[in-house]
Amino acid sequence: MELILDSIVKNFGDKKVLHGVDYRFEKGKIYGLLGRNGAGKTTLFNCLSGETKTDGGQAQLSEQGEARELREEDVGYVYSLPILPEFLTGYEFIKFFLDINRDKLQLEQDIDTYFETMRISKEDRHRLIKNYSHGMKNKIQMLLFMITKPPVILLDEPLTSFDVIVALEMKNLLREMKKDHILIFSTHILQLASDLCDELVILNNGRLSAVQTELLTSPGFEQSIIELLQDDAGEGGSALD
Ligand SMILES: Nc1ncnc2c1ncn2[C@@H]1O[C@H](COP(=O)(O)OP(=O)(O)OP(=O)(O)O)[C@@H](O)[C@H]1O
Repeated sequence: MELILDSIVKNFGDKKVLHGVDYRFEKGKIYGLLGRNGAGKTTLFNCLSGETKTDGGQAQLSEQGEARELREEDVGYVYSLPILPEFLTGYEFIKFFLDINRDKLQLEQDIDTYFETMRISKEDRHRLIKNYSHGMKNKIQMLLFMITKPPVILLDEPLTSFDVIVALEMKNLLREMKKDHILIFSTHILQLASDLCDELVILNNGRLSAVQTELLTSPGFEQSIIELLQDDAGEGGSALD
């Protein structure tokens, strides 16, 4: 399975953000999306998830040589600030989510099994989401996609709110999930990108380009990425954030 982006354009008034984004993302790989503040990473994710209308180009899913337009339900989007119903417990919310999606699920597991996969303790499952930490809310969002299994999962700066133990659990989970999904996550943390990603993609001057895979493990990795990003004016001018 492949996600094929072809000349995606997005402008906000006079501001050109995406200038014709072309790329092919494959299932089985974790992609790290890097770019300066204001480069357009969230805008690209919003365009793919159907939240924002594009001004040109197309996104397609291709499977066994057959391509079709990417649909909203193909995309799971994990926001950096999760939006969840605060006055339900995690358990109640997941139960509700399972109920409304039951007809679409290929394989339904017991609710507690889902929570166990996410390592959410029995006690926490029955607390109000309102009292969950940021990291726990992210876990609940991830859980939604483990249930519905959309082919494409976009993660906007995930893992930044996780403590080291949970971050490691989530990394392992993403590594497991990549065999069934196209996973793309945006991050500013270069170490996380080099550690977790199979491929790095840079959004620079409104376009995407691949970073050579050899660079990921080279000692000059950080410096090379800085150089690659430096020619994008980003939001705040020429200096790197
Ligand atoms: N709804 C909107 N209306 C007008 N301008 C917008 C809108 N959304 C984003 N922009 C502008 O588009 C540009 C890209 O923003 P975007 O949030 O996609 O960048 P980003 O790469 O995700 O940044 P960061 O790393 O800081 O999160 C910015 O200049 C931003 O101000």
